[in-house]
Amino acid sequence: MIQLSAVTKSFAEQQVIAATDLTIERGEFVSLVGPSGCGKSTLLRLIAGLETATSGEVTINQHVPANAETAFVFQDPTLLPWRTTYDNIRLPLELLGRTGAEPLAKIPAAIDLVGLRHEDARKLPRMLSGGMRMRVSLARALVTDPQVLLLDEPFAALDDILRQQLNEELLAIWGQRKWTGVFITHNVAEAVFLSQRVLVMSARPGQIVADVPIQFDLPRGAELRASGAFAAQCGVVSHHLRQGAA
Ligand SMILES: Nc1ncnc2c1ncn2[C@@H]1O[C@H](COP(=O)(O)OP(=O)(O)OP(=O)(O)O)[C@@H](O)[C@H]1O
Repeated sequence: MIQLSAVTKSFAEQQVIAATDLTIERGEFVSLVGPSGCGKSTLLRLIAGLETATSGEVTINQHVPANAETAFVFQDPTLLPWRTTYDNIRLPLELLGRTGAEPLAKIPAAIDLVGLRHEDARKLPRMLSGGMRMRVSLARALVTDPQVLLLDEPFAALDDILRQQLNEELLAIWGQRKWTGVFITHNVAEAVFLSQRVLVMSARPGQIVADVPIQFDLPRGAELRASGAFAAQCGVVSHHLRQGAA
């Protein structure tokens, strides 16, 4: 469980996050939407333990966030250009000192999970398409079996059809692995499609101004996206976004 209690964050004189309380249950998938610069990435970095709160407390399962239990996926896949797919995915295991046969066996499993082929394992990042690089980035995040997966606009640079496909695949992976997911996006439809809850942040200093439950069954696919109920949910989130930005 992720818990934020009265968390604020300032950089120098500028307050970025206003007092925020938030609970995300274990195994929940929530998205965070809000105007540009409202502090979404800062909130994610606080949950990852990459930033410290100016006041208040962030905990994961009642203790301070630790590296081994959270994994991050960014918009830029940030792969090491001289390492193959396999070696990029192996990197977090190396950093955690998990280089025995058992942890290394998780690499082919992660390659399968994200829909890459085994011949892609020997390729360098420059030999892969943008979508494939993002799959490698996702496999690298999942190979350590994190409890919490933090995703900062991972699919924003991809074309819409590929983004929809990856959304469906991500949701299927979450269905199997059930990590706790926090996903930042500017795309309301993507947030509604993926999440069990959409959290809407106000303009800076950011604060959560709406917490919208999304109750569509799994699996979710093209039919859901085309439905009136889906459009109505997107309308609700957009309404809160407009109010929060004002
Ligand atoms: N390390 C830092 N030092 C100083 N200011 C920072 C730092 N990190 C973020 N900020 C400032 O905090 C504010 C919020 O940034 P943040 O990246 O969290 O917003 P965001 O909602 O994720 O934005 P976007 O949607 O545009 O990606 C911005 O004004 C940014 O300049």
